[in-house]
Order: sequence, then structure tokens, then C-alpha cells
Amino acid sequence: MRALKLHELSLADRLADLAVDALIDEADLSPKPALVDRRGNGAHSDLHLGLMHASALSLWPMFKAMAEAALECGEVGVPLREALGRIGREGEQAMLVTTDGVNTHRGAIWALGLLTAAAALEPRALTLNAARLALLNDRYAPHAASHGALVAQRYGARGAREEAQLGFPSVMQRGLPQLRKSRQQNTGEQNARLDALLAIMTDLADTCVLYRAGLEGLQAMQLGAQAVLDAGGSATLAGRRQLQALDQQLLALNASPGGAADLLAACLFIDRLDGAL
Ligand SMILES: CC(C)(COP(=O)(O)OP(=O)(O)OC[C@H]1O[C@@H](n2cnc3c(N)ncnc32)[C@H](O[C@H]2O[C@H](COP(=O)(O)OP(=O)(O)OP(=O)(O)O)[C@@H](O)[C@H]2O)[C@@H]1O)[C@@H](O)C(=O)NCCC(=O)NCCS
Ligand SMILES: Nc1ncnc2[nH]cnc12
Repeated sequence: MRALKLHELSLADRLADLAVDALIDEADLSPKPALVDRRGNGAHSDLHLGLMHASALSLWPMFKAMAEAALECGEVGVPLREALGRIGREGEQAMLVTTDGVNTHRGAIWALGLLTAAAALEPRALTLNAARLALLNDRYAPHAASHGALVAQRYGARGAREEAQLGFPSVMQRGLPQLRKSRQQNTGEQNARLDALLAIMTDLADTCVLYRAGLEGLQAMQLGAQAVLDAGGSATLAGRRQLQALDQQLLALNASPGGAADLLAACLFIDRLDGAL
């Protein structure tokens, strides 16, 4: 009898799966303050959960292409940085076609793109190589007047670029340790993920929040997230009350922590990488 030939997934396939899974898990996680989740649209009139899912799935070929580019280049350097920039811009176009022009995952393309490429190079040097890639100049990057650039100018805020260049401190020093601590306390996986998101929010200069709601919004996000964790986290009644208050406060300010959401996806990606490769 002929042996059944099993279809083996390549490393690039598996990394793209992990990246998209992380985006879908982030979108589904509920209740997230002022963000799109299973309950609704948060502070967004143009987003909904189905669109977040469709957007995440549209990025699968892009993540695969980024991992393949890393495997082909074999090292951190300008050729890989510029290949990622080109693939990222094409991915962004595919996302905008899928969402009919709505920016769902720009920050995630950046953070998870760098991490996917770095994971293909050497998982043990993940954030170091992602940071080294982020520090390199891409000659072809357009100098667009982005929201991030605008609030960097207005408030001197460090945004998505700097977060990556520093090796994702919000993920490595806040989100990931909190995710694992909450799991150890048997909070349940969804509460542990919510706690990780909140830990990221306690310290992040989220340029989406700054753009929409200024320093008042950023302070409300950071202090409110800390208050949930101080009250015992998402798994406790007191923590849930604080979480509900944070949701209401951010909605009233029209402040959506989209950057923190992207970094939660990065956190889930890194968490899963350990056992997956
Ligand atoms: C180098 C880039 C990261 C560009 O960065 P820059 O800050 O100049 O540009 P932005 O367009 O503002 O994009 C940054 C996105 O990163 C997320 N983010 C925000 N703060 C942080 C932070 N502190 N750390 C990490 N990540 C952060 C955030 O993404 C989420 O929010 C998006 C919606 O945001 P926004 O545009 O403000 O809101 P809109 O809905 O469009 O408008 P309003 O409704 O408010 O009116 C959402 O998509 C989330 O993903 C920031 O948006 C890099 O992005 C870049 O150069 N890209 C070009 C392509 C490329 O070269 N890619 C390389 C691939 S490796
Ligand atoms: N769940 C979410 N809601 C709104 N903006 C986002 N950007 C990334 N994830 C998001």
C-alpha cells in the first residue's frame, strides 16, 4: 500500500499561522476597554469584529513572505529591512482593499512583521534582531504625515517605531510577565490576556490615544489600567469594576488604545513561539 504523504508546513507557513492567530485572539478577547471585541465596536464607528478578522486573514501571505525574506537573506541587514518595508507596504494595501480603506492593523503589520522575520532568523534572539531591523533605515519608506508622527511632534511621544527599536519593552517588561503571573494565579486564560493588555497600557505612549484624546486620554488609560491591576486584576470583582470604569472613561474621551492592542498580539505571538517551533 502506498504510504500516505502528509503535507508538512514550512517554517514560514507556521510563523504566518502564529501571527494571524495572535491577531484573531487579540480581536476576540473581551471585554477590552474601548477597543473592538465580541461585545461591539468600542470607540470606533468604522470597525467591527468581522472586519478585524478579515483584515487579520488578509495579512497571512504578507507574514509568510516576510518570514521567507528573512530565511533568504539569512541575517539582519539593509537588504532584509528594505524587503520587509516593501512587503509591509504591499500588505498594508491588501489590508486596505479588504477593509475598504479602514486602517485596522497598521501597527500590527509593523510589530508582528519585524517579529516574524526575527523569528525566522533566530528565535532565541527574537526581540534583539527585531530591534536591530527596526533601527535600520529603509530608503524607500514614504515620509507620510502619520498620526504617530504628528503626536511625536506635538508631545515628544515615543511611538511604534521606538517601541520596536527598544526591543518591545512594553511587551517584554510588562505584558509577558503579567500574562504568565496571572496564569500562575489561575485567573483563566482570557483574564490573563486582559491583564497582559492592561499591563501594557500602564506605561505605553499609545499614539492612537494621544492623537484622539491628548495627554488627558493617555493619563486616563495608564492610570485606569493600573487601577484594575491594583484592585486584583480582571479575574476579581473589584478589578472588573475598575475595568468597566476604564471602558466608560475611554469611550467618553473617544480614546482607543489601538497601539496597546497590537502589542498584546505581539505578546501572544512571542508567548506561543516557545512551544511552536
Ligand atoms: C514605522 C511605522 C510604525 C509608522 O509609525 P508612525 O508612528 O509614524 O505611524 P502611524 O501611522 O501612526 O502608525 C503606528 C501604528 O502603531 C500602533 N501604535 C501606536 N502607538 C504605539 C506604540 N507606542 N507602540 C507600538 N505601536 C503603537 C498603532 O496601530 C494601531 O492603531 C491603528 C489605528 O491608528 P490611527 O492611524 O491613529 O487611527 P485611525 O483609525 O487611522 O484614525 P482615527 O480613527 O483615529 O481618526 C490600527 O491600525 C492599529 O494597528 C498606530 O497606528 C510603520 O507603521 C510604517 O512605517 N509603516 C509603513 C509600511 C512599512 O514599512 N512597514 C514595515 C513592515 S516591517
Ligand atoms: N481590537 C482592536 N480595536 C481597535 N483597534 C485595534 N487595532 C488593533 N486591534 C484593535
